[in-house]
Amino acid sequence: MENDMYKTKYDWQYVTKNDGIKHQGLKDGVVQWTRGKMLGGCSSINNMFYVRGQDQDFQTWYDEGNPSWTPENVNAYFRKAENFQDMKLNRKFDIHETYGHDGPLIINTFNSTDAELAERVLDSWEHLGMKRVPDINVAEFKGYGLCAISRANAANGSRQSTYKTYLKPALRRRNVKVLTNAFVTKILINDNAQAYGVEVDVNGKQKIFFANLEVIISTGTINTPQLLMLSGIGPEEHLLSKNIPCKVNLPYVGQNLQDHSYILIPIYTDEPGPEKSSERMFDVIKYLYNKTGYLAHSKVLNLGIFYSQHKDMNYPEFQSAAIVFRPNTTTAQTYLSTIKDNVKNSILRYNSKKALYMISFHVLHPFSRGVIYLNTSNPYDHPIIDANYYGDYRDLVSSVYGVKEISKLVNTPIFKSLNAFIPRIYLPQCNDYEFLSDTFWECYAIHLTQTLYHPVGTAKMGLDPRNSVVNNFLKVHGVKKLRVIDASIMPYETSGNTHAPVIMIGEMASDMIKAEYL
Ligand SMILES: Cc1cc2nc3c(=O)[nH]c(=O)nc-3n(C[C@H](O)[C@H](O)[C@H](O)COP(=O)(O)OP(=O)(O)OC[C@H]3O[C@@H](n4cnc5c(N)ncnc54)[C@H](O)[C@@H]3O)c2cc1C
Repeated sequence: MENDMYKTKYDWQYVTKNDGIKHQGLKDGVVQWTRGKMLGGCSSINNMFYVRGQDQDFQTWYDEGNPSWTPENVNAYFRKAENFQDMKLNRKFDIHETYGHDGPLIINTFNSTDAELAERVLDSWEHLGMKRVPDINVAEFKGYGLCAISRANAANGSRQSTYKTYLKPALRRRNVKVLTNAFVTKILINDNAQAYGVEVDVNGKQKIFFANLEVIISTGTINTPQLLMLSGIGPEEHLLSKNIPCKVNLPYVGQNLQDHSYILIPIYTDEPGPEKSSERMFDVIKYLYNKTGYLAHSKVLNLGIFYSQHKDMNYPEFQSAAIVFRPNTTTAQTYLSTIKDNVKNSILRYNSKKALYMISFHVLHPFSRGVIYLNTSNPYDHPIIDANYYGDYRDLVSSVYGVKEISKLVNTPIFKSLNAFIPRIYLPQCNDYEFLSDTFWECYAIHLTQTLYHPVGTAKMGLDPRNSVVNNFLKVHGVKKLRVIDASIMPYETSGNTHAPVIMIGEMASDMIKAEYL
């Protein structure tokens, strides 16, 4: 189960900078930015939701001066990656036609043991005016909101990471060699601003690897700008302040950081009842026998809700999901372990007797921009992550709107019949505000916002080296033979989880490389 790997050796264990003002309901005033430290990266630790995003998202990428990234091209590369295996949905013509069927990435629907609870939430959302659709990747977004059972990177109860789907099958090729326990400390750049290799710490031994054609880095939204800056590519003044000779002055390296925020709204209900340990044991046996039961799916309910404030929008502004904790579980304690103890205990105080629905809320297209910069020139020191949630006040205003919409769930017939209520939370910074008022929610968002783990944008793709880092072909501006292929190149966040778009980026980039060299 993915959460059990957080804060272990499989996690880079990044945290955001504590500014002493925001996130003060969280331990140390920081947001934990879990990132996968293993083959497959975050795809080996994530929640496996498969969401492509909307055509409009990629239209904005294209509009930034990136001619290859039209919605049509992008969709072709999604299809190239996909192997859609939900037999029931494949009978529907539009769904079958939208998804690809020959790619390496298996997409299916979780065989969830909590299906009844997911149905309950979806029915209630429908009651609030969301349209229920069979598949969020196929439905056209028009109007207030859509909700659906979600698709997953999972096949027969097992995770489909990029290691499993792309790397492992390629290992038998003679031109592929994988080194584990290898940490790249520098990209080597010569005096002609050409990348010619990388410096790597392999099990404590410093080694150099030379590139025949070019160097490609795929180290993710945090490590990619860090590595570029350590190698002398980045904002000149900042590099010099860290005693790093500037090889190429690229002011936008580390800038443009965006993330999907994560606000939890607790709702207590009389049902479901406590979990029986015999059922839990039986679930383990079920997993071993036929890959079903709770071990076969993510802890989060397999549903997605996408909605907007404005009825005429053709893409969603907000996303929501849900997780349910039965009475008296210990898993809720673990799930909320990033929250300060007094705040967490106030959220959990009825959980000994009642079920706790944690409804999550996310702003999909934030206006706020953060930045990643070096702490020191030591590659082993974590860079500083200034996430700057709500740096732009519009994100706070829209969060209050979205959270209030979600809270209406307690008044829907199903939740009412279960005596649903939002518990008063002990959050010292917000106790002076009227409970559930706009100012209360504003304060709540400021102090309890965490991450949906979707940071992007720190090596932005675009035309102009003054406000981007890589070009349409993902080549670093001003450096020869150096490409970036990961989530950091996204100019803007997409309307949903980011794993699918990252795979699409990899597919398009591989064709660009083949077109150049073959
Ligand atoms: C907890 C969590 C839950 C998520 N849930 C979902 C979800 O349900 N659905 C979804 O679509 N998305 C989800 N995401 C987001 C999604 O997984 C990521 O957006 C995506 O995997 C990012 O891919 P990437 O290649 O950019 O970076 P990464 O996956 O971070 O890959 C970077 C790789 O580079 C390695 N690396 C970094 N620096 C160095 C170095 N210096 N030397 C050597 N190697 C290095 C890292 O160890 C890692 O293996 C989640 C992410 C997390 C962390």
